[in-house]
Amino acid sequence: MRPLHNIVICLQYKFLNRNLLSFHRYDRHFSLDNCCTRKKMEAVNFVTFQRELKIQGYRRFTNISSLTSVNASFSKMKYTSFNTGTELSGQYKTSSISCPTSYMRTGSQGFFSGKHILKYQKNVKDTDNFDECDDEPEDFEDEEYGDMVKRVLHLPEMGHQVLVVQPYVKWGSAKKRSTTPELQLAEAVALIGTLQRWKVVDKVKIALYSLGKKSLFGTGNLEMLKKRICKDKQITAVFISTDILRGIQHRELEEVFGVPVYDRYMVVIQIFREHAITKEAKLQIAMAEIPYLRMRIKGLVEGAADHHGGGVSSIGGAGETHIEIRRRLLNTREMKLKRMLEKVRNQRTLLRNRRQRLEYPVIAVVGYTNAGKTSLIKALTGERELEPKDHLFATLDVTVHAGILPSRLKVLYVDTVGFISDIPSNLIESFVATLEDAMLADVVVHVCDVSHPDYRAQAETVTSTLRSLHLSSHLLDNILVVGNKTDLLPEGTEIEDLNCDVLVSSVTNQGLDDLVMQLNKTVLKATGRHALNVRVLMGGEEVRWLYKNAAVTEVTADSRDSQYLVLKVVISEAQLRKFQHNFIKR
Ligand SMILES: Nc1nc2c(ncn2[C@@H]2O[C@H](COP(=O)(O)OP(=O)(O)OP(=O)(O)O)[C@@H](O)[C@H]2O)c(=O)[nH]1
Ligand SMILES: [Mg+2]
Repeated sequence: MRPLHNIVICLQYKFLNRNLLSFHRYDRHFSLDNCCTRKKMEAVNFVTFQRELKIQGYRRFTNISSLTSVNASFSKMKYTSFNTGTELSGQYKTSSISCPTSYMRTGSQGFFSGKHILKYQKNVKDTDNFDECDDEPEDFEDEEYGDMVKRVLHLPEMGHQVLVVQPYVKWGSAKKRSTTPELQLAEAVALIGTLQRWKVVDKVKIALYSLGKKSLFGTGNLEMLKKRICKDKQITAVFISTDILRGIQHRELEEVFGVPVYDRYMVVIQIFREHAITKEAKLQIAMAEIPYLRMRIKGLVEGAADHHGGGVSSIGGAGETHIEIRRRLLNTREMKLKRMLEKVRNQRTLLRNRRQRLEYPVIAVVGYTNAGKTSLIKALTGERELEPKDHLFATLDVTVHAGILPSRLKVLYVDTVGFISDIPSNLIESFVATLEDAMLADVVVHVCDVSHPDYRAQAETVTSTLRSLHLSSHLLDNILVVGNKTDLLPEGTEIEDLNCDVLVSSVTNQGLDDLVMQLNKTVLKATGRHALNVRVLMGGEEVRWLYKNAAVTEVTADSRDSQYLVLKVVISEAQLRKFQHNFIKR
């Protein structure tokens, strides 16, 4: 028998109504005959175990569904299937058997002798059970889940060589009038280019009557695409640049093409996964992925049912177990992520409250991806650490940067995740929380890349996304549209036609002075602040009061009477009234 090294068998089962995991290590070889005698069983929670494995130098660690899945939910299952999984093929021997649960429970080498039960109960008390394991809140990466994602979505480590297909509706009400198929195709190619190790090897746009057909394309186009894929052996996947493919469409296309098929939802999630840095963004993405996986897993079940000419039950024991395990994995993960997100958000609310107490006006900078939001904030604040990139979705984390307006008022600029057209609203919604800061802003700066041939359609996407975020009407009144990248505009461009409040270049700084003046005005208006000159007696109580309760931005001696000072102040409406009450009406 071929020796098997560093293999970990993981069992997931229900005991006393709790989900538990147990792990078995096989350091030398593994055979089904001795799997019970050789076992070294521990009921530990997943995170603890992973940590332990890492400490012990286990590198090739595969778990549950990819190596062995045992579902021994006593109440429901009549038998348990061992499935040592195809992932081990080549390097390891693979096999699969089913054995009755009773064997596991009562056999002489059985899993659950009285001693073991005591041990489990103790463990359940000592460490949290799987559902609630939270002893390492930083870590929500779950190898087992990751394996499942890779398998359901066919994501190989080495990336993909992609055929990009841009479908577009040529006639009727569904036709997009604000952009062209060529520009849409260019964006689709750029999206794939953003993914590490994914490469576009071929691209095509296809006119359709509607996007609702069962196999999306007609027979002619399907045949053409199939031939193209067969001919070009490089192609390992197809990206259909539409927001989301229905289950049936996805299935039909994968079947015809014989390679994995992706839609924009999936590709955008992949990009987000690769680029997210903060925990919140990572959690957000992990959450956004779950409904998508559910849909695809459901598609697999329906597909299998179609093939077997019957319902789900006809798939057979092992298949059914797999799907159930996947569903449970998703549910468990979803609950865990929700809890973690809530924690992170509570922290953020605290921060936000603190910021509000400090009363800094907040300017949210939003816009289409790659429009230059980060560059503009960098130009306005001089912050060196900000890193603009020529990438779609370079920024995936909402960050806050302090700046000063001409009235010397300190403001906070919020850098946000870029918007993009044709992604399903639930994907956007999962980022709404990230945009909460934007929604609570005093002023919104909408950055457009006016040098982009598709900038009007991009601006429309941003405006409609903002609308869907239910911004307050107050905030909607305080949106400043900034046309960026004017240095790239072709000569002779009609500036008036660009429909922007201010035109700037974040690279040459052209127009920035104008922008900060306008921002100053808008911020003062939006926050009900006044910029005033106040004449006060030198060393008087008014001076002290103003320094304490308003922003004093400039002090000059009164040229007519040197006993007096002229203070330039920015003051809120409420404080102004207090000032008048305290000092003027007296
Ligand atoms: N020529 C020129 N390039 C610019 C200007 N502003 C930004 N860029 C470039 O455009 C690219 C995108 O800039 P970012 O600031 O990262 O854009 P963003 O809107 O933050 O993008 P995401 O975070 O990906 O949504 C970078 O390569 C910038 O150098 C500009 O005014 N002129
Ligand atoms: Mg950015």
